[in-house]
Amino acid sequence: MKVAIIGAGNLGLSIAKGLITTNAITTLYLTRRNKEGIKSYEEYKNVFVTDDNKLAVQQSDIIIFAVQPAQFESILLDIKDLLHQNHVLISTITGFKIPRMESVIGSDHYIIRSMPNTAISVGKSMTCLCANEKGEKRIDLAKAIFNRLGTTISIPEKQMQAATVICASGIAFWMRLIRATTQGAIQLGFDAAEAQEMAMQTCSGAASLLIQSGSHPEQEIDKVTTPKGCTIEGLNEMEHQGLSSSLIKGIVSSYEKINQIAK
Ligand SMILES: NC(=O)C1=CN([C@@H]2O[C@H](COP(=O)(O)OP(=O)(O)OC[C@H]3O[C@@H](n4cnc5c(N)ncnc54)[C@H](OP(=O)(O)O)[C@@H]3O)[C@@H](O)[C@H]2O)C=CC1
Ligand SMILES: O=C(O)[C@@H]1CCC=N1
Repeated sequence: MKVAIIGAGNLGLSIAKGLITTNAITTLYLTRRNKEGIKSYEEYKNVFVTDDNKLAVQQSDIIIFAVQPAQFESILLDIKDLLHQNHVLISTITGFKIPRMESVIGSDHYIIRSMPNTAISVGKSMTCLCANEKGEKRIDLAKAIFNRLGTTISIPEKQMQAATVICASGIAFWMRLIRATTQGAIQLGFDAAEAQEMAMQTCSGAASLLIQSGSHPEQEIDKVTTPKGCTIEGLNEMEHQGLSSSLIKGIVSSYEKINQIAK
């Protein structure tokens, strides 16, 4: 695969790390204006760093866009004439809808919208995908790429904003919960490193248990909550303080914000 990542920032570099560590690429072009900031990636075999988006597009078959939404349109205009019909264009841009991309470059391109999260750097991204009509013919290719770097699902484009909240922002929500658990563990007497290890591994175990068993969370919770025990005492106190409610409200606020951004 000859891949270009246009906009090697937080997400673009996370994708790059995933592609490099899984040996998924033949060549990988990474672009940003301040290319000195990513020079160290040239140490990897077949990875090239440049501030020239046109060069990256000309040297690649799959173009992944990971710039900020406000930067995207001018970049599309800039590279538009270099795009050929075999290029597969994968956007990660929040709120930038496929019809808007088509209005700039035309609809006769394989266009895929993806919503990964930063765990893509360690092969654990939950990535949601949708495509334009032509892009549907390359959705299996996109799935193959992102399945190497985690898990994928295809969704209608109208659900992309919601998917952004749950999966892309979602990783930050889960990390805040891990941090809060760590703080609780420190208060109970563990040192910070031990506390974080315990919080992270317990979180990972909970997710793995649900993924592998296919259970509903409450089925597994029932196995943990001894009658009159400490787990139900803690859980009920968390719910009195609004744990589920605050998570749901946060998710809805995040969704309202993303809908404003996408307008
Ligand atoms: N961060 C995340 O977890 C997620 C982000 N997204 C989406 O991905 C996109 C990128 O987000 P994020 O990585 O956080 O943003 P960053 O700001 O970290 O990265 C954007 C990068 O684009 C580069 N850039 C800007 N203009 C150009 C240009 N003309 N040519 C080439 N590169 C350019 C910037 O570098 P320089 O200024 O040096 O050019 C910067 O490194 C956004 O649209 C975001 O909504 C989606 C899912 C998750
Ligand atoms: O916070 C944001 O707006 C972007 C989209 C999802 C992750 N980061």
